[in-house]
Amino acid sequence: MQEWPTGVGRNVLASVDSTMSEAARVAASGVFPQWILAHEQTAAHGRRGRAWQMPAGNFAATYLMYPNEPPDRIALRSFVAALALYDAFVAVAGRPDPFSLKWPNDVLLNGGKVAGILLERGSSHLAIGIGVNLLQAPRVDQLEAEATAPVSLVDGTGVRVSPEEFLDLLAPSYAAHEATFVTYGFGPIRSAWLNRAARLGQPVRARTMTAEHHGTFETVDEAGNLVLKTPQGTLSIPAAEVYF
Ligand SMILES: O=C(O)CCCC[C@@H]1SC[C@@H]2NC(=O)N[C@@H]21
Repeated sequence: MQEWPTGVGRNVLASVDSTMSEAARVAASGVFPQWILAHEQTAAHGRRGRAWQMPAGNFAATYLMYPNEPPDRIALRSFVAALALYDAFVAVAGRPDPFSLKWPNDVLLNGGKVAGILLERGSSHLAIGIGVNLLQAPRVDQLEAEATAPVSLVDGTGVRVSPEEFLDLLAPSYAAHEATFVTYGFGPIRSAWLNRAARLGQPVRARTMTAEHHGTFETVDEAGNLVLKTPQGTLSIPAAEVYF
């Protein structure tokens, strides 16, 4: 197993409202990067303000960091985190083939959602929240009708791992991809992400705040946008929900 990254804190909580909220509180006084792991969250949230269900035994953590960069570059950390998660899953499962990455921020296992990523920025900090269905998939009746079906790592692979064990794989993996990003920029992160992408070259639907677009998932561009080839032309979409 890789070593825990030097200079990165490891803070394990029995219970908290949300590791995102905890990160925001800690950020006010903190100056060093750290992982905040919670065994229970009482008010977890996902993207677009949705509630995030966290059945017992699942993984919930936030990586708190202080990047001094323009907002557009900071936002690319979601791809860095996705690659780190992918590597942690492959290390746990011992094989890469059931895993893929769904734009913008999900990890799929056998086509079902096994993990989600949420980025939140403060005045000086970035919080990267990661939720993983290690043991249990959330109930589908509490999800949006069209949401990608959730799956758990145990159901999809038969592998059972504790949140702490998963964190000990994820933290070094994140540090390695972060170093690549800082040193070489988004290029290698983008290439690696595309190599693991779900539905690349295939038809997808992208729903933005104002419209739904049908087209072929061409690529992810240098700014992290979804590039969709539609009958009306090629679109570069910065934010959307994608449906297969
Ligand atoms: O797919 C999504 O919508 C993103 C889900 C992110 C959930 C994680 S769990 C740890 C952290 N704490 C939260 O309240 N949310 C994130």
